Amino acid sequence: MDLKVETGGAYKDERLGWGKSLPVPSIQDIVRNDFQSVPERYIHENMDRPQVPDNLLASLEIPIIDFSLLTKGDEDEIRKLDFACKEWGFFQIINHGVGEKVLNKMKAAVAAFFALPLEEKKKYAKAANEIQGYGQNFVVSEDQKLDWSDMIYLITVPPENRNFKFWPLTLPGFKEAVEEYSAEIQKVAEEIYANFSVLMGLDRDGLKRLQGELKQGIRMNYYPVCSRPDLVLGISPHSDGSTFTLLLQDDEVTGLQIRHKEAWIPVKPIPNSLVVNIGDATEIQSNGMYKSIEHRAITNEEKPRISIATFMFPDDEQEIGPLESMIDDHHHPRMYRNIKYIDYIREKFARRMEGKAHTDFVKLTRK
Ligand SMILES: O=C(O)CCC(=O)C(=O)O
Ligand SMILES: [Fe+2]
Repeated sequence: MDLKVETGGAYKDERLGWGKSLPVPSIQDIVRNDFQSVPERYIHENMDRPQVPDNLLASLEIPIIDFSLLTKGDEDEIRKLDFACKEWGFFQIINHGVGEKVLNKMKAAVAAFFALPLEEKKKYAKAANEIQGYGQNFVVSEDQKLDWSDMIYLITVPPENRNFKFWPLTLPGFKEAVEEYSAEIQKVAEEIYANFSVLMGLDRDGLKRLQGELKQGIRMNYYPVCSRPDLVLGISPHSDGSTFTLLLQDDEVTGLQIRHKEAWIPVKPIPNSLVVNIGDATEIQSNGMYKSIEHRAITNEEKPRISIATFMFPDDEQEIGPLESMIDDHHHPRMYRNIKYIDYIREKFARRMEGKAHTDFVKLTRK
């Protein structure tokens, strides 16, 4: 059957799963063969190109939350969390309880995967109508600009949803590292769900219940060095489709930037911390109070960068919509319609990454 993609529109075929993306070459391989090469398809229009942030913006920092205080129920820290979600949509957590060894093993496993020869990595290549596996997602047309990164995406929770066909099981230590990291991150995520629940007027298990079954997927990104970082983007501006995302970044290379008050602010890595950002599902459930912020990654000439994004998301069949406790007909009326998560995600994967367009289509004001 011919699977048709309507650029900017949803898939109409129910059998498609989550979505489809056109195959693209490995940019890591292109750079490995010719460091100077910057193919036309990666060069962004002038207005989209990364700009070097000025000193004032570079000195602005996203909030830092001490997770050990949150778990003790510290009122000030919980207020800080609420502020971070409303004003920034991004924060870094320290003292989160995931051991340094677990973090380092995960980083080493991902680095070892990307260090494999291309032919070996291709054994785990995603199919065109799959989102899991090695390759790239969100490529919906042949003339779309491409991002300067390769990735492998794996669904990790619940364990019975793991599809080991996409896991490099012959790579020593990879499966163990991912499984251990996934389990540790899940604990942190459950505590975040509990805190968000209370802040949104529910009991601690409120949001967890509203996700149906809790799901988790890990996207491992590899950004090769680039001889012209001023012309390309490591990952185009987008918001995440998750409830929230926990990002483990390279301790030494800054690449992530978030849109804050119309400027791009770099997120400077704090060693062993995790960056947390609100995803579209939480923006919708909080009726727009918690912001799913646009972010992107830039590249550099000297060092490749690895980042590991763990997405938490609801069950496919779950309907998501603004919580009653977050709607106030007079002061803060309902901003989004309800939507089944799978319908939301199909719509999202049928588009290229394009800023906030992915929440706009659920907004009630949009006709
Ligand atoms: O590499 C980064 O810092 C950002 C990655 C990201 O935004 C994603 O994978 O959704
Ligand atoms: Fe992201």
